[in-house]
Amino acid sequence: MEFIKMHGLGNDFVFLDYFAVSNVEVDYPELAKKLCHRQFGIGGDGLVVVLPSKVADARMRIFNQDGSEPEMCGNGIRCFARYVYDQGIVSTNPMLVETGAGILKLNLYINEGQVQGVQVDMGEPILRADLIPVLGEGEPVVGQSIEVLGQTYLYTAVSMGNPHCVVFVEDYSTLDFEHVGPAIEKHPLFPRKTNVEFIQVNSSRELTMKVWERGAGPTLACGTGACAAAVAAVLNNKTERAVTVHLPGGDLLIEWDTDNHVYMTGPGTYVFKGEWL
Ligand SMILES: N[C@@H](CCC[C@H](N)C(=O)O)C(=O)O
Repeated sequence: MEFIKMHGLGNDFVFLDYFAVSNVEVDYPELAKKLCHRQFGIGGDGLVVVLPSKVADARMRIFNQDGSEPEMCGNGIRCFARYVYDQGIVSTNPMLVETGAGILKLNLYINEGQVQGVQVDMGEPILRADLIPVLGEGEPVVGQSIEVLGQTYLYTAVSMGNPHCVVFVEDYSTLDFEHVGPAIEKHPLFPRKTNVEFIQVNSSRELTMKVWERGAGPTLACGTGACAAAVAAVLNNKTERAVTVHLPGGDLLIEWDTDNHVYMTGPGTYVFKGEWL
């Protein structure tokens, strides 16, 4: 079975093209666990499957490295757009991609035939508590308290199709990231678990983010997380509506526009291709 390895700012994925595996029954959750294993597999934060769509130009499914299937993946969908364009599976620009979070519109920035970057219309942020879902107080759930490992943190809950818990921190050196991240991920306030973003505000146009992802743990970047962080920063009156988010793997430009849609711009990068034996 042939595969491609790609990454979006170090958030890395094994890509399987449905057409390469279509004649076989595939248990994607089990396959994701095997392929994404860092020692016994190819290694990846997730498995992305390229599928045909009846309602869009192509369909993306994403599986976390623990086998769970999230609704959306921001870094994955930029890689997806580059892959389907380069393979000639989709030749329209902009293109429409069906995801678990709906149909999204993507613009490819192409120079001399090469996809240099992708802008994704990530749609409207979801702030209704029951839809995120979060059992927190208020609507939107902004600056609420969460008790974790004997400490209280203030969080803002946002869904970008998938759930995010955004926590603003003054200083990473006092944060026990490795313990607090997974404790919030599995906190009873979040019935479908959550991704967790720890955010430092650098200025009204810049954020720094460390992320603990649902089903994958610490990653070098999270596209939906960067969008959720930008929305949370506006809701908490900390930034303008257009920000650069600095992640361990690189930068994303996030704009929460006046049409209430969030736009994410960044790269999708090839690593290698191979055959799974
Ligand atoms: N890294 C992704 C998000 C992947 C899914 C996430 N772990 C979840 O379970 O919701 C991104 O770039 O958005």
